Amino acid sequence: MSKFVIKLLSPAKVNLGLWLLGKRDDGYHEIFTIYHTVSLFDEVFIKEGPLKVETSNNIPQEENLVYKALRLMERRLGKELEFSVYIHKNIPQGAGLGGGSSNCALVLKAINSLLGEPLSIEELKEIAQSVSSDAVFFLYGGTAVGRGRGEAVEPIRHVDLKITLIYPNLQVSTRRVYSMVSHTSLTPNLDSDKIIQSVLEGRFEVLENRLGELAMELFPEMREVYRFVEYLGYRPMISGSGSCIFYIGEASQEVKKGALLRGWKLYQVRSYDGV
Ligand SMILES: C[C@](O)(CO)[C@H](O)COP(=O)(O)OP(=O)(O)OC[C@H]1O[C@@H](n2ccc(N)nc2=O)[C@H](O)[C@@H]1O
Ligand SMILES: Nc1ncnc2c1ncn2[C@@H]1O[C@H](COP(=O)(O)OP(=O)(O)OP(=O)(O)O)[C@@H](O)[C@H]1O
Repeated sequence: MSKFVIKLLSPAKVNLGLWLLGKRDDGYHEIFTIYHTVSLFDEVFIKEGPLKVETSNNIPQEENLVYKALRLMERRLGKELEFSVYIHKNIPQGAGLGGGSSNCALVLKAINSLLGEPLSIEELKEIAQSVSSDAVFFLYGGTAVGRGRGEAVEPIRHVDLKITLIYPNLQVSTRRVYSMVSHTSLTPNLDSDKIIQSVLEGRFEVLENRLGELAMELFPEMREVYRFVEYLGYRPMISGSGSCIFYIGEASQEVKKGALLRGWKLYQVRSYDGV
């Protein structure tokens, strides 16, 4: 194999709504969400070499979801992988934007194709879902319904949106926010078809994120962002377990100035259809 370096873009996601349907026996929560990739990317470089995964923000290799996935891939293939991966991180961590899960799915797909696709999509999904609940969605990208603990993914027609993300520099632990879920946060009889229909018709007022609301109880600065966006006339939404707040629309000068003044990071992104 000749020396090569390939560069890939690893997109972030937002959740267009997230509902908690119940607590599962395995300790996870049954959720309904609409995943949506956006044009904020980590840059992933893959080259021939000893198996290693390094990132621009020095995530310990053993903790890196990409490394965990590649070790599982080695086990499944019954051979060592000879690829070195470097990830330049642009997606903020602990933001509810799925950066690690995105990296994991992208590298799994890329290395599988470099090896001539020895693993089927089903096998890739099995590896992805054992690494994180969000990773399966990123094997598809675009717009998709997520059920189960998020690993049961069903792509739907892609919607094309302009989205403004505001990150208040808070790293939120997904596990910690989920640990706050009580029966009052559950929506057991959700009309998911109605929600999907509304989103496909561009009607977003039905969207809510019960998990994000719990995160806002933990982190008052998330509520400050939420209220700031609301005050300026937009409809704030929380992505995943937070801390990122987003809204559908572009950032006015007021939003840009306000975010800058408060030290929040603002990203103007568009929908990304995953190809
Ligand atoms: C919040 C979301 O990001 C929305 O897309 C996902 O639901 C969470 O996906 P994720 O970050 O990939 O989560 P994982 O890494 O699989 O799980 C982290 C922790 O979150 C909790 N967790 C996660 C997913 C889920 N449906 N129920 C849970 O209770 C579990 O305690 C788990 O140990
Ligand atoms: N490749 C990676 N990129 C970013 N974080 C990673 C990666 N691998 C492991 N992690 C660990 O996972 C933690 C959360 O990762 P990430 O930022 O992807 O989740 P998130 O932004 O909270 O997304 P979500 O809540 O939607 O899953 C990080 O704090 C980091 O310790």
